[in-house]
Amino acid sequence: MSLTRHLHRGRDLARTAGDHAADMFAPLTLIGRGLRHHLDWTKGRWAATPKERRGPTLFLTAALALGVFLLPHGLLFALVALMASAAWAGRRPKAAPSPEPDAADLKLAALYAALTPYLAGPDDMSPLYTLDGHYKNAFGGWEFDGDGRLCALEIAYPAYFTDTEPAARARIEQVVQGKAGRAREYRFDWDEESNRLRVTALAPLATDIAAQRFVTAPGEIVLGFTDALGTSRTIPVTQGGTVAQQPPVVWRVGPRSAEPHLLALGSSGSGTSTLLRSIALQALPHGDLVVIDGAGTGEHACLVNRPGVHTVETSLHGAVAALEWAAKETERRLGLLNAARHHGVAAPEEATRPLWLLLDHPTELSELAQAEERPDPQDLLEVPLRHGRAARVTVVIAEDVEAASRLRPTVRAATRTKVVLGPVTPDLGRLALGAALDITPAAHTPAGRGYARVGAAAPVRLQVPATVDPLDEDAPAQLRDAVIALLPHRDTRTEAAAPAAPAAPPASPTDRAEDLVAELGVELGKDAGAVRPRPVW
Ligand SMILES: Nc1ncnc2c1ncn2[C@@H]1O[C@H](COP(=O)(O)OP(=O)(O)OP(=O)(O)O)[C@@H](O)[C@H]1O
Repeated sequence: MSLTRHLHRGRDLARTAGDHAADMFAPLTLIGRGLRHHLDWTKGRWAATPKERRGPTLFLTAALALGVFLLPHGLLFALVALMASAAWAGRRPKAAPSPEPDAADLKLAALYAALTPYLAGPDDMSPLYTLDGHYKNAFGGWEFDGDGRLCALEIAYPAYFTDTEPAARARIEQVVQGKAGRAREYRFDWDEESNRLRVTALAPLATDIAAQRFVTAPGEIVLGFTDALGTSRTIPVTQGGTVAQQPPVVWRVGPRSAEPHLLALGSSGSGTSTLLRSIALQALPHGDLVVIDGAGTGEHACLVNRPGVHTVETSLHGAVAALEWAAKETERRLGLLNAARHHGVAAPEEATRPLWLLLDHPTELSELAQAEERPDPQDLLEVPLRHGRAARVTVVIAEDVEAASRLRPTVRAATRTKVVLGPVTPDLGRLALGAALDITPAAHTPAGRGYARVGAAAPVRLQVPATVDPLDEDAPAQLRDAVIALLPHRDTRTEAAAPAAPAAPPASPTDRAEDLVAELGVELGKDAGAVRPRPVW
């Protein structure tokens, strides 16, 4: 057996013997501690007793001790009582429960530790971030909400940190979001001059605003709603049965708009078709619509044969014919407007009535056109995109992010109002909006949630109003009803509500949807592809 093993064994034996001895002598230790306590108490009493009373006290104690001594087994009983009281007094007081660690303290310490590898410099003489450092060295101020979640934080960082590089910033933003909770969105305000980063957790946007008539000026389209930081304006909206003031994201169209066309990108199911429908419903009271549904899912079938809707096309043949007409119509309008200007008279109404070209998934048709060697619908958009502003023709395109690369450069360049819906990464944000987002999106986003950028303005958060397909049986009845109420007439429900009509029992939402279906002559459900358009040419 080696010396080391002997030593180990000896140490173990000594430890075991020590433990046993401690167990064995524990009662004696307890009583000893109690006796010491009694002795201290007696000394204290003796010191506190006035001198003139010490003699009688001593005499009384001695008489008591003699009495006990004379009692049969008195000494034994006295000894047992002394031991028992010493054992009681010698108990150790229960250790006070250690205070609960402060949750805010723990969270900030964890965030500091997570940031340290990214913000510590090996050659820094007075580092803000070190492995054994304290978060108070680097964090200037913080705020937690009632649920103990971080809602504001100011972070100092060393001057050598590359805060101008998007990738370096993104790393820090990811770390902060990871530690503060991915369920919320955060705004990151980088103050490059003072090397400080201010982080603010953003409250979720309202998702219960349904389609309705918004209080806007002509030519203004409400893309959705944002937070108070996104705009200084609010409009009244009906929300959850009451009227509330909400900050809208407004897009201005028309001859004075610098951003007359819009491109909305989104992952599948993120709500781009819903945005298109919402724009259609707002545009219809003042203008005419041409709708191209490239995916052919019939999501815009509710617009078929509506007054003001020239056509809803789902086929390549129909889309090409509609867009050829739209290009010619743009040129015709330009001719009329030029002639009116030349003669110094007001332009005729047929040249100034807004015309909207709404295209959902046009790249699907582009692929088809390529395969069939037919004109690409995107090429036919060139004239409306270039001259639409003067001719009052507005182009709105909704496309899947996956197909964004298949959009023509003209389309991308001319659509200066940008929307991106669904989960947004920093790269996608830059691609879709043409600018870096200073917000990190939440891990899960509700349908219709994203960001909008009108022209060169900073991107803002966006929640599109719930404008469901009224033919979608899975959609909540009241949301379908809200859309049906906004569709221009030839709606049986509207006729029934007219004063001359006989009193009819109130229709259930399903009846209303069925009325709508009967009127349109299409099948209920998302796959109502057999849309019969009403072409204008
Ligand atoms: N703002 C919104 N509020 C409530 N529900 C919404 C909203 N936007 C979309 N939805 C719902 O989400 C689902 C998908 O929406 P939509 O069809 O508009 O997505 P999409 O982006 O067009 O998807 P796809 O590209 O697959 O057609 C639908 O059921 C729709 O009713």
